[in-house]
Amino acid sequence: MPQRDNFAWAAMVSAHVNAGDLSSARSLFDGMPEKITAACNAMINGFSNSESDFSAFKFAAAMGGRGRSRTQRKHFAQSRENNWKYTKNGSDHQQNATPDNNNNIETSNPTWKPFTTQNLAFEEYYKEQEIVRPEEWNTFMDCLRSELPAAFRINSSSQCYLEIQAKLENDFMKSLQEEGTDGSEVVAIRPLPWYPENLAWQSTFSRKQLRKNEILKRFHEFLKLQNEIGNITRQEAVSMVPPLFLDVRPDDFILDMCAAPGSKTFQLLEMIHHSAEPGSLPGGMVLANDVDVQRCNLLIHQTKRMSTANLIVTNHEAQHFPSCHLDRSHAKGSEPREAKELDIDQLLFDRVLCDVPCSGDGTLRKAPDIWRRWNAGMGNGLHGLQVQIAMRGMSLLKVGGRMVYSTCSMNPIENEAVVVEILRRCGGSVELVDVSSELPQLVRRPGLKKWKVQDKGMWLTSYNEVYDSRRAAVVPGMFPSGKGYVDAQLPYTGSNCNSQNGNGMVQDHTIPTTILDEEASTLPLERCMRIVPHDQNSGAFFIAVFHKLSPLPVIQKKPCCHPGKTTSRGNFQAQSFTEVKDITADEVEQVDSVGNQLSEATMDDADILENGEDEVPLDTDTDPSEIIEEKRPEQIEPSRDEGKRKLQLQGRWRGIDPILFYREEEVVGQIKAFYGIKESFPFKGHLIVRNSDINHVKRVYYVSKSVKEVLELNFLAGEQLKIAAVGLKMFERQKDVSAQCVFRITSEGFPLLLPHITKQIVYASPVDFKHLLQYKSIKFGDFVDAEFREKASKLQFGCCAVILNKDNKTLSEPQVDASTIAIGCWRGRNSITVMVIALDIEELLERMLMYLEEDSNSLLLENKPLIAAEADKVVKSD
Ligand SMILES: C[S@@+](CC[C@H](N)C(=O)[O-])C[C@H]1O[C@@H](n2cnc3c(N)ncnc32)[C@H](O)[C@@H]1O
Repeated sequence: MPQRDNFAWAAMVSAHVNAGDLSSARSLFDGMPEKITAACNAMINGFSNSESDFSAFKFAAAMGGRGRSRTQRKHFAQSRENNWKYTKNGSDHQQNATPDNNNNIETSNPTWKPFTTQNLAFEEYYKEQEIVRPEEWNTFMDCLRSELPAAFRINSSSQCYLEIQAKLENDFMKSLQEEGTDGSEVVAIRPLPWYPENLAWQSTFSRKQLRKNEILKRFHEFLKLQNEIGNITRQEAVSMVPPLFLDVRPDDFILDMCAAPGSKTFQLLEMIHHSAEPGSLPGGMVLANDVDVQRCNLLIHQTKRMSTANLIVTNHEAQHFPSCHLDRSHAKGSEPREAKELDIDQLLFDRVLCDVPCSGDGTLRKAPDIWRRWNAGMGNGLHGLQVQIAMRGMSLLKVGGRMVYSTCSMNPIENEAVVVEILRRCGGSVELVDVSSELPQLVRRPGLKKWKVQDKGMWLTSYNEVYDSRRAAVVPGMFPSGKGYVDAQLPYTGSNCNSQNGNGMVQDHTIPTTILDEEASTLPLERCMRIVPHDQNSGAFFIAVFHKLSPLPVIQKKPCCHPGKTTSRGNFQAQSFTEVKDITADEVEQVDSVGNQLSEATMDDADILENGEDEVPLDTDTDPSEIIEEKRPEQIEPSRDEGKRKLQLQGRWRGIDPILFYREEEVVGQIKAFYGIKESFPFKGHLIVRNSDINHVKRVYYVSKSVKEVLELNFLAGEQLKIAAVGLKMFERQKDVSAQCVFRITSEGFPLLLPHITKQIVYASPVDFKHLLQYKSIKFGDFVDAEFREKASKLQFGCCAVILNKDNKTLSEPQVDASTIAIGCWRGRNSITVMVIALDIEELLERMLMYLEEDSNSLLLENKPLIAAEADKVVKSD
């Protein structure tokens, strides 16, 4: 073979690529120096941008490099700019751009180039995988190239969700039809038929159209306001699917392993809170975890809108999520009282959501930059990590519990292959659930039984075909049988061997067989769900539902070879499953060491994306800069107003605020007495602070019984969890020295606490209530209603609740029920001042007007109390 330099290779590959002949381009890989194959591959995959890629490639090839530097890759992975979107940095030419018939964006700016919606490697890959039937290929591709309609969900635990639903049905459905679509037959907005109780909606307009179109302005403003308040969440329709298959009950302990930016966490919280009575909390909790600190901050910001005491946010690698286990056997009766009183001794979950990082090609409609970046190496590079995360999730799931595995990728290597590997590793202790009768209106397709692996441009149908040199990157688990060369030779025995799991599902993972040249899985992968865009005008998603039947099998180490390690030939050594015991984190690590290697090996080939970044609210109206700060990696959410201070320690975790139960009898007693908190309200022992200097506590957080239990377990287990956020901010210290109690109730705290307080409450007539909202601060003498004036002036200095006395009834006793509308105020020397942010005032005024127009049988009676109070800006005594 002639010796060629890097440039010569590049030129040849480029010539084929430019001619659109990818297979000839690929044929050149044979004999090409290893160090430039990745760059050539990148050129093939980035064909549609070949001009610019080629020059980059030439440079890289000349340098012996790999096309893009690590820094560039990181930059790409992080920015994930959605290019349909208007960018906020002022340099965006798309502001004036409009999609043409093909949804390509035209612009008045001649220098701006629309993003390509072509990638031949993508097309070749998915045609070969037979992701859709040949006759639907064009429809599939056309749909992928069109913009995604906007979708949103009503927060079913919000006080006014029925009102919002009514407004959508009775107002916007009709008005948008007339205004937005010129009265044509197209339905402008409609509830998603598969989402329960008409809580999720989709519009025919994309998010960009909603932003740009004047006629749609009122609707857009409505969405923005409700989104900010937390009454709705804008979320891609298909991304709402995985939590629905978790079958969540209010008492469930739920782990959301890869949770940021938190759309599904929010949904899970809605589910557990849905039927909670006003002032009460569900028995369950959500533990939302993400490895990325900045994304954890987004998650915290997102879930703040929920005001929940049932959430813990942690920051761990999901595949190494801590065990949080109390070893009672060592205590021998001498364990502390707290440990004896604890109901749980291991942190296990009833439900696990495993929405793993993925290549994200199911979000192409929303993030068209993926067209340019997509390559087959992305999926291959993530397979190992996805298996590890799912296996850890499975070991943290209670027997009898349900786990949902999901990705927003269409790639079988990230989907069916991961499912097969989970089933294989778990033996008969886990089954794939047949959910065909759940959400019948959701159009989905069964999982694939057959697929291939593409590596370095070569199609492989079985592990037999993998070159030795590629066996660190391409593992047996990527193929439908999940078997490697070694599996076929090892006569395994063990309790789970050749077992039937009672579900008609033959667990044949350990039977020695010859690997067929073309493999097909014998597992019931048709139970997996693949949602494709053109079936219901959505994004794409993959979902698999697992049920844990028994503890996971323990991995038996083979005397001669290490389980989960590559042999000298690079072959994967499979494990046998014998004893019945749950796998520990360490064991998972062992099993997955190959996975680790392969991630590293192939990640170099691709710009790995974190799926779901589309869900980062980059184009919401919240300024992300408000919430994201560049911090040391281990530092999360330090209190910003404390200036320079010592590095905080949370147990073993550096740079994270500690978590302490607040048991200062005197202060807690004072708060309780000031607000007349009823004995029936679980108060003592539920308060925590995040400052080790107990004398300078600024904020006091409230945690539910479920969260309290987990925190106690975590303390006793040596603070295994790295907790970024926990608890509902219930009290905040005020600087007003004249106040009888220095702790005011926060806006988040009011809805929970109001039904349980007996003091510092006054009822205002509709007119005085409206004046308060309009003028923010009113002197006692200026109140219209004399009785209100008198009662308000008799309140103690400090925080109080003003409740709307809708019917102007005489009320001797405070009455709080589902229809209560209240605001947090400050009783100063001469006046009452509202502690509500402008946004909440706007919404409240709107609601009040609507409310007062309606008769007393209005929808509101079915709702929960509305409390809008905000004292982020300290209201000083007037
Ligand atoms: C698909 S996104 C999750 C979307 C999220 N479930 C939602 O609905 O908003 C994947 C997330 O996984 C996180 N991630 C990546 N690797 C991880 C790991 N090893 N452990 C935990 N989280 C990880 C990323 O930071 C990213 O936020």
